Amino acid sequence: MLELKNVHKVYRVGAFGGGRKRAVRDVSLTVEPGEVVSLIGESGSGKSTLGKMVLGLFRPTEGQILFEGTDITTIKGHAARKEYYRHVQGVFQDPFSSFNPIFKADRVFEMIRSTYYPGVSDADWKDRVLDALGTVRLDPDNVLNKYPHQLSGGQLQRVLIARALLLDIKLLVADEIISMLDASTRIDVLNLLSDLKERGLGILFVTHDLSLGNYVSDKSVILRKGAIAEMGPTARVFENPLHPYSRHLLSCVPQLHRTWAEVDAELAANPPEDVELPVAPDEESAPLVEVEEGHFVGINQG
Ligand SMILES: Nc1ncnc2c1ncn2[C@@H]1O[C@H](COP(=O)(O)OP(=O)(O)OP(=O)(O)O)[C@@H](O)[C@H]1O
Repeated sequence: MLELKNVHKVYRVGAFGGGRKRAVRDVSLTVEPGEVVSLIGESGSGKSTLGKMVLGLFRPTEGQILFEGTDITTIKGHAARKEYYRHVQGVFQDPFSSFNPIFKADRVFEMIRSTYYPGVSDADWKDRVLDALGTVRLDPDNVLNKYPHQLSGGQLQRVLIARALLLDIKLLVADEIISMLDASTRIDVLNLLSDLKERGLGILFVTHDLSLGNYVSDKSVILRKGAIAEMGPTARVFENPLHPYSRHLLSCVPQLHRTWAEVDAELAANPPEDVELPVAPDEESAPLVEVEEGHFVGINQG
């Protein structure tokens, strides 16, 4: 459904745009219907840039982003873009910033109606909204007619997902959507993503949190300095991380019931085996080697 082919992004930076910042290097990946793919990386690794390019907010400097076979960078004109957003929607970290505080939160549903379904009757539209709210497990009495400040971050995040569901959505880009939620709400939103996956939605789940990536995704893509360090079925990447960077990240994850000292001692006693990775030919390319079926490791890049 979604295919990124050798995507690069170089930002112009500096006072006169004379500088260059390479944010994404040679990224190729796919997201299939009903598949959750996590883009995992530290701050600055390029994950949000990738999410924004999939949402058409930035153009790749090089490479292709294909959605159902069409390169989205070739989509021109209001009608074609509108059609794209009927199928591909994003939800972001800070739900409060997605709402205008002076309007009731559910106004976002009306905006979908006026843009995409102007002919739908009031009664039919109400049924659709109630259905979408039911899917995201929100009680309509608790959210309809409420201002954003009267709702919690978790409720607002679910309103935004319900809004996406009113469209014929096939791919959801979820960028750090639960970073700002408390622990119990996080679980609700994560379980909601799993329901959406069951309905056949593809989800690109952008996170800096390895444990979240492990919890939600079928496939994990570990990004380092804009390039893929490791990618594969989540179980394989987490059970058998092969890139030194993935190993390092995994060794940094706090583990319940174990102290840092215990983890350090264990690592010292059983240091991960060194894997010899060939070196990439230049700093722009970021080739991958397939080490087992569907499990790719990035050639050492800078
Ligand atoms: N609009 C922009 N103009 C110039 N440089 C940018 C822009 N957006 C991001 N960058 C730079 O590109 C790199 C990747 O940024 P990006 O936001 O994609 O990373 P990230 O992994 O999502 O990090 P974070 O989790 O902190 O948002 C960073 O070095 C960042 O400073």
